[in-house]
Amino acid sequence: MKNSSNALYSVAAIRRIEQAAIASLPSGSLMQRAGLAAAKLALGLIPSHSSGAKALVLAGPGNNGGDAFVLASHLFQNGMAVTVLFDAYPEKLPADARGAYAQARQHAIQFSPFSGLPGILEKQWDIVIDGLFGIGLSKAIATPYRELIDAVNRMSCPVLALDVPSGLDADTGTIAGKDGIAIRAAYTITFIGDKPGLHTAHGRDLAGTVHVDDLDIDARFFDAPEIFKNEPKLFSHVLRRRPHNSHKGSYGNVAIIGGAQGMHGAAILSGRSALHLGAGRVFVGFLEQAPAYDSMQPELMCRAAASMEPDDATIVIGPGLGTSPQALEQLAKTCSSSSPLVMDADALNLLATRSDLQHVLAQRGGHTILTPHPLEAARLLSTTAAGIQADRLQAGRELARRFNAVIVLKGSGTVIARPDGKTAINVTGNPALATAGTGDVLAGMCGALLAQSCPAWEAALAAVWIHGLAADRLVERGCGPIGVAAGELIPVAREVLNGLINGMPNA
Ligand SMILES: NC(=O)C1=CN([C@@H]2O[C@H](COP(=O)(O)OP(=O)(O)OC[C@H]3O[C@@H](n4cnc5c(N)ncnc54)[C@H](OP(=O)(O)O)[C@@H]3O)[C@@H](O)[C@H]2O)[C@@H](O)CC1
Ligand SMILES: Nc1ncnc2c1ncn2[C@@H]1O[C@H](COP(=O)(O)OP(=O)(O)O)[C@@H](O)[C@H]1O
Ligand SMILES: [K+]
Repeated sequence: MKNSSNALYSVAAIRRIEQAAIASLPSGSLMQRAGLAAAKLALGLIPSHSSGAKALVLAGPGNNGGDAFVLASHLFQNGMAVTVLFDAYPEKLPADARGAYAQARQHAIQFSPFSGLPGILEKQWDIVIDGLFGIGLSKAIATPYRELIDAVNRMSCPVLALDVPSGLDADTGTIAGKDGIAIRAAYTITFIGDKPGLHTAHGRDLAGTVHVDDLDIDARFFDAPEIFKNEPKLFSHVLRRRPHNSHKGSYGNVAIIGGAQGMHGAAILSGRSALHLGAGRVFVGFLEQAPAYDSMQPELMCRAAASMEPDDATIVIGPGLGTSPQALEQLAKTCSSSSPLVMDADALNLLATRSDLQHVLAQRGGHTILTPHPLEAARLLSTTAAGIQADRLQAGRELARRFNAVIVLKGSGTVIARPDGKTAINVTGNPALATAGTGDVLAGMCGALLAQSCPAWEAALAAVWIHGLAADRLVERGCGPIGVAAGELIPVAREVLNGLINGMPNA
């Protein structure tokens, strides 16, 4: 890849790159390259292709269909038995796709309209190629494509999607239109550049393993990207090996503020997480009935929240905070402090009800990270969780601008956004994290990294990446995805962070 390998491009950006590149190339070149790259990948996915493996190729009415025709010719030439399901008028295909169709027609490839589907479904296929719709998808997929996709999603053989699983919005990761449907692929080969919708919302479930092929387009045609896949190269420059000549004061204080009656555990989880991610000292301030100490983690200093002076600590406010008047008082005190700040859970719910505090927050100095899940984000933006999920990137960016803070919009494909529009999508993590308390652990991790002098953007990127990888490691070890308890993430996250730092070249 000539372009930055973790860059993500909107459909509009891909169209600009495509148009600029097409103007400098013989017609049809990009489609030929796309079809060839996809065919090579498909052949590699089927070890038995030389002995007459069977491919079912779905071709749509646009250029995504064109890619499919090119691929079908290559698969045929490599000895595969190829059937193309195509149910549009060839003469209405765009020019390049029409050329690719004519090329495929010259081979002994079987073409079938959708009426042939029942017989086709009875056969065993080694691979299905989805070339129905790519970035030209303009509305919800309806009959007859809907029934075709529904049938393919029930098949057991692997599906390779060309560019984007048909029906998936490449910008947002949503299924296009009301009552739409989308292909569930095991693999996606995406062209020119990677796309955000493949990695967030429904994207991770529908795209499978994503391969990117830049179609050999010259680097000068690529815009400077604004959206990135979260990877250590975005944050590792702020991680430091510990010098011998250091002490606990070198690694900062974290003050967790939360733990209302019945919700002490949330604050404790955040505190333990901050401790194990390297904070020098961790205080846990409880709104009500502070315990004398945490018997499983006596290193935590438990206090009444009202007695804490947050000015010399990084503050994590929200885990188990509740929405009482005392909670609001703590929130107001925190918003007007200049300490590095992480705001989570009920702190965000309270913030949503108070425009005066929102204003103070947006004006405050220091580093601020807000970690809403979609419902908390919806309250902050006066919309619904579904409204947030309809465009997670846009919601993250809007929150970042409005609150002048780094936003961690949680969920599958967590979106990390900052006020200048730079945005990242996280691809570590898995549904093992869908359990109570994992957000508290993440907030504590953000706090620990801020306390160790990471700027807010890098602290958020690192915390989200490490948190997700800890969940992935637990799954690899057979401890999940079912039944992971949030606290189990903490020692594994510590291992991931130490692994990153120990793997860094000596400065
Ligand atoms: N241009 C190039 O050089 C390159 C392009 N490349 C490839 O082309 C893809 C983009 O091609 P594209 O722009 O033709 O759009 P595509 O995704 O095929 O769909 C458009 C067609 O579908 C139709 N349609 C849409 N939604 C529908 C629905 N819900 N239900 C039913 N119909 C629907 C739509 O109809 P319309 O909306 O116009 O009525 C139109 O006929 C891109 O993803 C990549 O794979 C690569 O080869 C690289 C070089
Ligand atoms: N299916 C999933 N895939 C990846 N990450 C997930 C998934 N479900 C939840 N998470 C992550 O788990 C955490 C849950 O946070 P949150 O909803 O605040 O939980 P809690 O308030 O119980 O601590 C977030 O970091 C979120 O991104
Ligand atoms: K497709």
